[in-house]
Amino acid sequence: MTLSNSSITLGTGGQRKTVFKDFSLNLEPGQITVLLGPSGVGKSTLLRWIAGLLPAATGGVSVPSQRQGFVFQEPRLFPWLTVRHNIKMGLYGLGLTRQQQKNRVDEVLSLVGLTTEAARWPHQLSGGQKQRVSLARGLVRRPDLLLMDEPFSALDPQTRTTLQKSLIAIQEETATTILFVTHDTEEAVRLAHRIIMLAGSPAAITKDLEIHLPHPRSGAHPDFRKDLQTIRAEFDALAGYVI
Ligand SMILES: Nc1ncnc2c1ncn2[C@@H]1O[C@H](COP(=O)(O)OP(=O)(O)OP(=O)(O)O)[C@@H](O)[C@H]1O
Repeated sequence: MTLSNSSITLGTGGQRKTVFKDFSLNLEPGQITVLLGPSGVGKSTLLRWIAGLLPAATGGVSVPSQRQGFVFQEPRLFPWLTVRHNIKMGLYGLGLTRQQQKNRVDEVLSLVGLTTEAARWPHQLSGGQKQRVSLARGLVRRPDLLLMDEPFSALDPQTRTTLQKSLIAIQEETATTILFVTHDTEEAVRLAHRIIMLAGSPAAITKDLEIHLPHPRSGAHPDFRKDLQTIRAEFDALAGYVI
């Protein structure tokens, strides 16, 4: 899946900033690709551009049409809808019958481990459960591409680790193509089949690394520590790269 743009410029007047120029990214289907880069390099902008969420004035060449899902840092659930109905919102516009919709929602409820919470309201859920609902809403469309923008960064470390494990299991079962943004090098090495590092202004790919460790990955394994060290060294070298 090739994504490329001519130029993406944000802001107006003296505040204008060209975040990407002649940028191209080729994603391997069925893999988790992690985007790592210093704060402000343009990771969220890239995801929003791919999802068609940027105003037309920012430029960019349109992305080939795909069915996409988006998982944000915050769960963004509708408080007046149950878990089941929040997830069902992800099916909007697909033209499925009621029975097909029910089957799809049941399927993803099971994938994210929330079958028994289907009738609950968002305020009755923990932070991790809310983010599982958000993940289910992204998955229910059976997206060609699932975009995830630091989806676990607001969670406590234990919940975060649990959700990382769930995501790996779900990705292995569904073979979903995922583009995942994180600041966390350990999270990147835990999840990624491939890590892409961005730096500069306009942003460019400075490193493109495959991680060959089998899933599930143990943080205690020497090969994991070795890959993490490499990624950390690369990432530290980028610190302060973006002004
Ligand atoms: N409306 C705007 N006008 C001008 N510049 C903007 C505007 N919005 C964002 N920017 C700039 O665009 C760049 C990219 O922002 P973006 O949020 O995509 O970065 P990021 O890599 O996701 O950062 P972080 O990791 O901190 O979330 C930043 O340098 C930011 O200052």
